[in-house]
Amino acid sequence: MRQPRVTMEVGHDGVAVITISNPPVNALALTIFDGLKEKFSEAMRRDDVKAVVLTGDGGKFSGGFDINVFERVHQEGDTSFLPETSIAIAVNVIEDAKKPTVAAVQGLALGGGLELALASHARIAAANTLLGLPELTLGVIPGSGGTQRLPRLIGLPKALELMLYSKSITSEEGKNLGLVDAVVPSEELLKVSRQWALDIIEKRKPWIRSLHRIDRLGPLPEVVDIIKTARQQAKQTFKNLPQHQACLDVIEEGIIHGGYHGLLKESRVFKELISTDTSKGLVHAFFAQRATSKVPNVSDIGLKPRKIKKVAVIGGGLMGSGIATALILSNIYVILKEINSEYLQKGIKTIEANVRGLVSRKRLAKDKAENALLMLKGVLGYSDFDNVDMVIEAVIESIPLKQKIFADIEKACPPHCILASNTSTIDLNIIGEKTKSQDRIIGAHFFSPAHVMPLLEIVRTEKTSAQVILDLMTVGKVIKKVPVVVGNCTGFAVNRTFFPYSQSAHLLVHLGVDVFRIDQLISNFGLPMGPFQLQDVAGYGVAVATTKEFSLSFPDRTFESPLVELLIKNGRNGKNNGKGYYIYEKGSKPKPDPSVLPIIEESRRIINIMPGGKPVSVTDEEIVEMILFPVVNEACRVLDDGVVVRASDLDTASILGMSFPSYRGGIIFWADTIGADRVYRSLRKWAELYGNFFKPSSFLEERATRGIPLSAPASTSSAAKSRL
Ligand SMILES: C[C@H](O)CC(=O)SCCNC(=O)CCNC(=O)[C@H](O)C(C)(C)COP(=O)(O)OP(=O)(O)OC[C@H]1O[C@@H](n2cnc3c(N)ncnc32)[C@H](O)[C@@H]1OP(=O)(O)O
Repeated sequence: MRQPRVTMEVGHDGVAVITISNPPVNALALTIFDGLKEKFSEAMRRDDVKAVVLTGDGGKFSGGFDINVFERVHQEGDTSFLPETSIAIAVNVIEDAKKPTVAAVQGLALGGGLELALASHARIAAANTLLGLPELTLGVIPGSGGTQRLPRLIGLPKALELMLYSKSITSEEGKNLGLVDAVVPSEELLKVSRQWALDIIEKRKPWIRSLHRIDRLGPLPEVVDIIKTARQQAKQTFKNLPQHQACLDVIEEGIIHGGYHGLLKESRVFKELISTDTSKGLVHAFFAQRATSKVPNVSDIGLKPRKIKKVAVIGGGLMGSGIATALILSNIYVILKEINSEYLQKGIKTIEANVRGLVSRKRLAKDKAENALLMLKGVLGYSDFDNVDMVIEAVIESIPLKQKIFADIEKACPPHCILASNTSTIDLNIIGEKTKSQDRIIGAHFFSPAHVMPLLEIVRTEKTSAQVILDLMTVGKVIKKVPVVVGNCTGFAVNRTFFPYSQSAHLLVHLGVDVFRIDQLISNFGLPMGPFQLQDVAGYGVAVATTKEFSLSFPDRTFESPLVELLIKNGRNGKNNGKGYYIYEKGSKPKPDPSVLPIIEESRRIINIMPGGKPVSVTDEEIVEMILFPVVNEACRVLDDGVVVRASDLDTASILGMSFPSYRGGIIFWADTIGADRVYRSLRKWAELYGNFFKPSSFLEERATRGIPLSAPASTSSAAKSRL
């Protein structure tokens, strides 16, 4: 592998082109900063250099500071080796240098990459370049002057939107905002940038130091007001996260006391934030997500993904129409099959509503929406299946029905066609039992709503071929999902890991704990809603069906609560009919419904598990742990059974499939921050008090007693099995 390096070439025109090179995204590794210092210093010394153009190799400017360095800080607990990029590089080396620098930007300029460009005296960008400061998604703030220069270039409101929400913009938008001086075709980028640099020297273009600008900032009282409002909004939107308030503090410091003071504070706060648990969790989540692409014996054996141009989706219900929406939005031709024209029209209408909903929420351009809808064809039979590359079956969870469909599509589709099922529970071997195509049968488990939720669980059986897995992973990426390859078992990785989540909540309620207290505590922990509101939203049918499935597969650790059936009996259907644990009214937030309490009392009387007939007394912390430690316990079994390639895949799956807070790094990462031993001892204590539901798994017991993190590879566990 090539080492990160910075090169310099001086042309006859007196322009030195300094190039950052560190494939694949020219991340700013520590040696890149040394290289920049060295080359800029040479450029300043040499008499034949009049000006500098700073650029990146391989069609990309830079993806920002090297995030591996963050990981090193987290492992070593030391920030002393971090370079002083804000003053020493951005100000001293670039902005205050005696010769001008023009940033020639293309592909992407993110984080520290964009900050180097902001410190330059002008920015020329190739068309469609991605520009942004996404540092807050890593738990830090821009640390090379971005907090000070971005508001000075594009004004405070837009700068806050880009930084606080980590939004990227294109170079064209950047030009309109004043961030970019010119947008040019990529083949002209260097030529125009060189000329621009010479024009600065010749005073034909202004020599602008952005840190000294104040013309876009606006009057002070107005600025203070904007920051105050942003602070209140951030408090609500980014609960539990320190970096948003810190970012606003740093921006405010620079506006009130001047850009240089702002930089000093920025640098101090950056170093404080990089060591927080939030940054540790988010950086782990970043690398964990990227690791999911590396699947042993699939992605590393030289296979090339085949082109998937046409996909048939069977079933136009909620899942099928969501899947079809995701496919057509990424220019994949879809045949939607239903059993009669009424259902077919309903499915097509749902897809149209999905696509048009994105337009009305300004997430999709109107012409793109109309083009996407042209990629859809509805059918009632199999005659169009003779040239599809993949089928995704998304009908109701019925074994005979799925078996019949798979036998039919085996005949109707060409031999290369991938036969996928969106089942969330049924064994794929059973689904494919009546075919001879086991090698091309695979699970494509989407999460609802399928055109929105980012996770795609790819379920392989022992017989699924590596090529088919790779093809589905590639389609997953094309439709902007994060594919995670998992083994075949009840509930696969996500639903199996999280089945104790709702059950422990029900168990606690039957021990006397208030439902709304539980929901509030879980949402304070960082999940978007508590387990009872989730049940209302997902629909009680799902709750009843999944409990049945899990109690059959794992009878030793299922808590069967009569509560949901009692709710249904009392005319409550959750969000579906506006009445569940909460009341749902159009236009207002769900409100806890006190009239549900007598139904809960009735359920408690039936189950009768309160010790001595009295509600248990538990702390807030204990409630959260009694709900989430059983999830960790099941996650341990999932690891032990080899359902996932690596522990961090379960972190990604929990974040993207269950909305587990990314800043806690995912379910296993979070458990390891608490310590396997503590999780084990708590579960053992609750198992003694409240029964087998809490009994620690042998994997957890072994890791806890041997002091091994849950995330350590399977080979460290004596009982490791493998399904993958
Ligand atoms: C001081 C400063 O203010 C602090 C900072 O700059 S913090 C860093 C800010 N930058 C970022 O947050 C950008 C992070 N990166 C990304 O969003 C995306 O990787 C990207 C948009 C650059 C490219 O996306 P995409 O093309 O889908 O490729 P993706 O798979 O994500 O990345 C390709 C490889 O580059 C690596 N990579 C990307 N950005 C990196 C970075 N900033 N540092 C180190 N490695 C990085 C990825 O880990 C991946 O490595 P792998 O192939 O070994 O798994």
